[in-house]
Amino acid sequence: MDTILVVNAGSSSVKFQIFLVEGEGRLRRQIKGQVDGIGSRPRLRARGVSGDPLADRAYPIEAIPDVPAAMGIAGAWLRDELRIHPIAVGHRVVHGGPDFDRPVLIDHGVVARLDRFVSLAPLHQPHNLAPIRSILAGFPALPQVACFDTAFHRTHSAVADHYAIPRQLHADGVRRYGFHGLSYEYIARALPQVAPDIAKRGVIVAHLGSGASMCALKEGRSVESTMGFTALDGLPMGTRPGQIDPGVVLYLLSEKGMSASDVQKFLYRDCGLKGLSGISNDMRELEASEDANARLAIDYFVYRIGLNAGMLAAALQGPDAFVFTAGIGENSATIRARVGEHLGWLGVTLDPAENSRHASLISGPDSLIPVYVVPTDEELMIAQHTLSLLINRPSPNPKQARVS
Ligand SMILES: Nc1ncnc2c1ncn2[C@@H]1O[C@H](COP(=O)(O)OP(=O)(O)O)[C@@H](O)[C@H]1O
Ligand SMILES: CC(=O)OP(=O)(O)O
Ligand SMILES: [Mg+2]
Repeated sequence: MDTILVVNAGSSSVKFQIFLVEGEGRLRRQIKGQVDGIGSRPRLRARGVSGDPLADRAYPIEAIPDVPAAMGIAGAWLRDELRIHPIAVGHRVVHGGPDFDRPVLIDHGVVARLDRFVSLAPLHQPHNLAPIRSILAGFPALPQVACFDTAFHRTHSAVADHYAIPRQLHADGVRRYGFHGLSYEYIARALPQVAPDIAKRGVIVAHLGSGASMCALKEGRSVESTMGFTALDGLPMGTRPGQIDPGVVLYLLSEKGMSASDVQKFLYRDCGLKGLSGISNDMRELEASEDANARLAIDYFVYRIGLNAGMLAAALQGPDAFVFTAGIGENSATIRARVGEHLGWLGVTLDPAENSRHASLISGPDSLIPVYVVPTDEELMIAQHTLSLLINRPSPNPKQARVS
């Protein structure tokens, strides 16, 4: 039985899935699992496709102090108890820089190149690379594929890709990359089935999760994104501020006595919904709270989605559809309803009943453009990319095989 392991490693969790490779390159999801609470209350949980529980185990904090340890526990469970020996591993890697415009087979050289982007994605990149390195060390012959959040946006025009700074910095890699590309790529591929009429037209997609961004799609390709050089820009997020005047950063450095690393930690971990509410980075907690600052954080979130929709609407010269996705976009009817009000100027109306039941089409019959909820599937994208690289990779050099 051929299987592919997909790994999406975050700062405090490692999510993994197992896909069965069926005939003609078809994939069937078998297992979804995660190790979370790394460094606090580690726990391995996994379920089969029908939701049947396969594992739920708590570990002492010292047993899983970091991401490689979590990967080790998950790997041992898959290998030793389920007897799963994947034929390849696909990874989500948040930053691919200017050169990686598609998924790539990993070797030590690729890891060294991706290591250069750690400071551009400090919340993600080190954790993405950690399991890659531990698998390279433990299973050097096992093919691994890196799939990038940035790659889908490499189709942007020069004006969308630049900042107004001296062009040498663009050549040095200071560009508006955009992120959540695996999610947008999945949505672009799903739209012909969900909404064939608009799939090739101008679509604004709002990926609203812990990290949040929006993307303008035209003919299924990304033409603009709210995120830029790093995943700090654009919409406010769980713990990141989104768009902020760079003057604030200068002020923190010069007037508040903060160091560059203090500011980095502040911008990635202490701002956004958490910083503004002073309560939580979790939208569910904010929605349940009566606190005025929780309301302010939610008001700011939906207001900024509305403003950014205006920007992307201009990039598309008028959108033909709007799509919600990711944790908040898929699950919060309240946030969708409030964003819908901010899109009133585009002629958007929502059908309250369809919105409450998280239907696929949630716009009202009189809405000028349709509004959809499309659950994203970054892991399926990764599994598909991994399989196609595996199928198309050059056969190993027989001379090298003999030497090694
Ligand atoms: N039913 C819900 N109502 C409101 N927010 C929700 C709901 N379910 C999940 N969320 C929010 O979704 C966010 C996480 O989204 P997700 O896409 O899973 O993020 P990530 O993959 O980046 O960790 C959290 O803010 C969480 O509170
Ligand atoms: C790029 C990014 O913000 O990712 P996430 O939403 O997983 O934090
Ligand atoms: Mg995510």
